Amino acid sequence: MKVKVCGITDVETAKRTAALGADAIGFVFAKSKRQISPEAAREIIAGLPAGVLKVGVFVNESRERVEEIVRVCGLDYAQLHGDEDEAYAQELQVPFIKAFGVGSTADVEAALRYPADYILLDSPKGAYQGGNGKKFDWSLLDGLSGEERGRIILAGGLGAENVAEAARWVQPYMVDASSSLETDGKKDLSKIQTFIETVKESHNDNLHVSRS
Ligand SMILES: O=C(O)c1ccccc1N[C@@H]1O[C@H](COP(=O)(O)O)[C@@H](O)[C@H]1O
Repeated sequence: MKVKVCGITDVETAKRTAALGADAIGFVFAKSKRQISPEAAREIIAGLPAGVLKVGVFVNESRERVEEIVRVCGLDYAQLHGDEDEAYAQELQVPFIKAFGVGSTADVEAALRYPADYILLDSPKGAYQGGNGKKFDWSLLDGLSGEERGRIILAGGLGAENVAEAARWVQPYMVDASSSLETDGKKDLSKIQTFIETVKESHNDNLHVSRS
């Protein structure tokens, strides 16, 4: 299972997070306490290994601006975390992940129908559009096929204390965390390390279970 660490704002934390085994690193271009400028993100991304996916988080941004920032920064995916509709998605010229707040099975069905490379399932909007540190009811995902799970990036209130259970329950393509990996509003490398190790260990445990 892959792991994404979101809301990185400095070179050192980005490089250490990549070295710790993160498969994807997220940069928030939307209005947020974790917001970063395209110029700063570009500098960080230039120093990251090619194998790490670089993801830009946007909320209701114009298509032209998303495409420009993806190109200028060298991002692999745009993460659309607002109310972007299917018409918006169909015109977008870059690979993208679409985020959905999940409060019902109808939300899950709508997410699965959406024409995105991956769908990111998060808790319903709280005080902020994303990065609220709240989990949603994973039982709403019971009954999905393996193929559907393979398109899911699970987010929302994930941390070292619950990610192994989340991985077992949902079996998504990737898990994503931001708030739980911070101390006093800043990314905390020891929390990032524990989170990544827990994801990788839980994946190995699940493989053993499914083979026995
Ligand atoms: O992290 C933010 O500040 C943010 C702002 C606007 C949209 C999305 C944002 N982050 C994404 O929110 C989810 C859940 O994060 P958390 O672990 O519950 O804090 C995650 O996908 C972040 O990429």
